[in-house]
Amino acid sequence: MTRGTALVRRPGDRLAEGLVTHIERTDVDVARARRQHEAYRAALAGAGWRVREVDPADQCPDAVFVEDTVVVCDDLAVLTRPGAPERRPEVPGTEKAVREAGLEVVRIEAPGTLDGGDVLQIGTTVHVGRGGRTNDAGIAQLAAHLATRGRTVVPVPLRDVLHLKSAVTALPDGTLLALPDLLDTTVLRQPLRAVDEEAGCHVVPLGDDLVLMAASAPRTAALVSGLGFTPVVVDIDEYEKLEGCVTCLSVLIPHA
Ligand SMILES: NC(=O)NCCC[C@H](N)C(=O)O
Repeated sequence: MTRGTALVRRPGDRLAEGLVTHIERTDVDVARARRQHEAYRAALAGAGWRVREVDPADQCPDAVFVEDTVVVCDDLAVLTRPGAPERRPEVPGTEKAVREAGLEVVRIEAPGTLDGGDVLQIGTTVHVGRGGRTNDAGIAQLAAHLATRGRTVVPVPLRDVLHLKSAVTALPDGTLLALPDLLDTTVLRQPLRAVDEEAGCHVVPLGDDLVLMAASAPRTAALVSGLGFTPVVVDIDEYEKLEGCVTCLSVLIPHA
C-alpha cells in the first residue's frame, strides 16, 4: 500500500552554511546529517510513503528543507517565493518534481514572500504565519490560490520564531501542539495542547495513527503515545542546529 509521494531533497556539501536566525550557530556534522537524512527517508518509506528525491540544489545550503519551497493542497502546488532571497534558487527543482507528480502549478509572485514552513493545513482551514519570512502579500496570494480548493486562510502573527510550524503543528485529529509563547494563539481555530519541549510542537501526521516526531522531544512523544497515536521517532539534531525540524525535510502529497 502506498499513501502517496513524499518529496525530499538530500543535503548538499554546503549544509553547514545554512541560515541561522533565532538560535546560536553551532557546528553541523554533515556526514552525520546525511545518515540522519537516510534514516528520515527510511521512516517515511516504512510508514508507506513513496519517497521521491527532488533534484539537488547544492549551491543552496538550506535546500534540504524542501518544505519551504512549495505548498501542496489537493492537486494544486503553490510554488513559494522564500522570504530569504538566497533560498529562491531552490524552487525550480521543486517545480520539476511537482510537475512530474501531475500537480497543477501556480506561484507566489513579488512582492509576496512565503515559506512553506509557515503554512499549517488542517481540514479546510489553513493557518499561515506572518513573520520574518512570510509577508501580507504572500498570504493574500496564497489565500486566493487556495480558495480555488475551498480553503480558508487564517493569518497568525509570530514572535521570535522562524516559521509558524516551528511553534505549532497538528496531530491527526486536528489537536494543535504548540509552544504558546511563540505566537498569538488566540487566532488559532483548533483545540490546543501546550507542550514544554521546542521540538515537541513539530509533528507530521503520516497516516492512520502514525506521527513523525524528533528524538529531541521524548516527553511529548510519551504524551502523543498516551493520546493513542504511534510516534515514529527520528533523530534530526544536525538539522535542528539550523532551525530545521521534522516537518521541513519533506512535502507529503497524498494519493500521488
Ligand atoms: N520549514 C522549516 O522549518 N524550515 C527550516 C529552514 C531552516 C533554514 N536554516 C532557514 O533558515 O531557512
